Amino acid sequence: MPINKVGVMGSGTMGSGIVQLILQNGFPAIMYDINEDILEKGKNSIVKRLNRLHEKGRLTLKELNSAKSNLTLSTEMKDLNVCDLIIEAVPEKLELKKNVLEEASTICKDHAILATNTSSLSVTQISTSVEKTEHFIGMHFFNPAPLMPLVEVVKGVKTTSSTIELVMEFAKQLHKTPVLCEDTPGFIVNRIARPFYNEAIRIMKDQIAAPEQIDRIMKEAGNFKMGPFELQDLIGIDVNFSSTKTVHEGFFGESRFRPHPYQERMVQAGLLGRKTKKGFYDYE
Ligand SMILES: NC(=O)c1ccc[n+]([C@@H]2O[C@H](COP(=O)([O-])OP(=O)(O)OC[C@H]3O[C@@H](n4cnc5c(N)ncnc54)[C@H](O)[C@@H]3O)[C@@H](O)[C@H]2O)c1
Repeated sequence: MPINKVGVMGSGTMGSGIVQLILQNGFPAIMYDINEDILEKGKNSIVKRLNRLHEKGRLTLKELNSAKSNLTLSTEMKDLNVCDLIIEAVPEKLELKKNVLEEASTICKDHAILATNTSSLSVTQISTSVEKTEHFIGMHFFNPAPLMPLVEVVKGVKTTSSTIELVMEFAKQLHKTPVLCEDTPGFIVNRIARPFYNEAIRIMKDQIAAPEQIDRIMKEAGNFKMGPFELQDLIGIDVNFSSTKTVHEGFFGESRFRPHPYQERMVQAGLLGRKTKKGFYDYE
């Protein structure tokens, strides 16, 4: 059965971005979170961004109004029982994800697909909490979800081909480029990104070059949009360190994914990047 109505659990950075994407492509969405204030905040950011798209001429007034009226907010999980697809975008904590998905799997339609937006946890491990593991999949959107074209569609060990086909097709209807991945640590992008960040820190600590130099070389000579230090400051040193640890553990401690101890020191010192105004760079 094709996907029409979508539920999104979590209305933070990713949840609200994914909901916006669904709405602006003409599908109805139910956004679920733990309380109304949080949901209202998520809704306001969505409406603001949709209005901006209309001002820029990228959504007609009719499309704008229809997108707004297609949004339903809920703090009751049972309201997601009308959805064909439920995407989980709660914080990156295994037990939390398993708990919300376990509950969702008890209320959802028989044919419903459950998806996780996890960045680095095992899709197969998360899926053990749901009743129908064959209908479970990873849909890894990138931030900001409405703008970034890539979606990694992650096949758990028991995910069926019909589930994969439906999700790949739906991602295309959202005008994304879905890429099918095996359920390996970091999938594709986050795995490639580990040595990008790790080696940059090692080069800095080996006193070969300073962050400013490395970022400049990668941008000017390598044509990267941002250098590894600017990017880590943007992502958050703590968030990036946690992803590195998860990928390193996922590969049973393979040394090529080992974090640098300095990352941990930065976290301990509260040097978390842009959000604390200090990371590899200072921000005012
Ligand atoms: N932020 C990114 O750049 C990014 C990119 C790709 C994937 N991800 C992944 O997306 C997921 C969400 O990340 P985020 O950055 O949007 O987090 P966030 O902290 O911005 O949002 C999480 C939301 O989940 C809600 N929540 C917490 N417990 C809940 C529960 N029991 N039921 C329902 N909602 C609950 C919170 O209230 C919050 O609104 C994580 O798994 C993260 O790894 C994040």
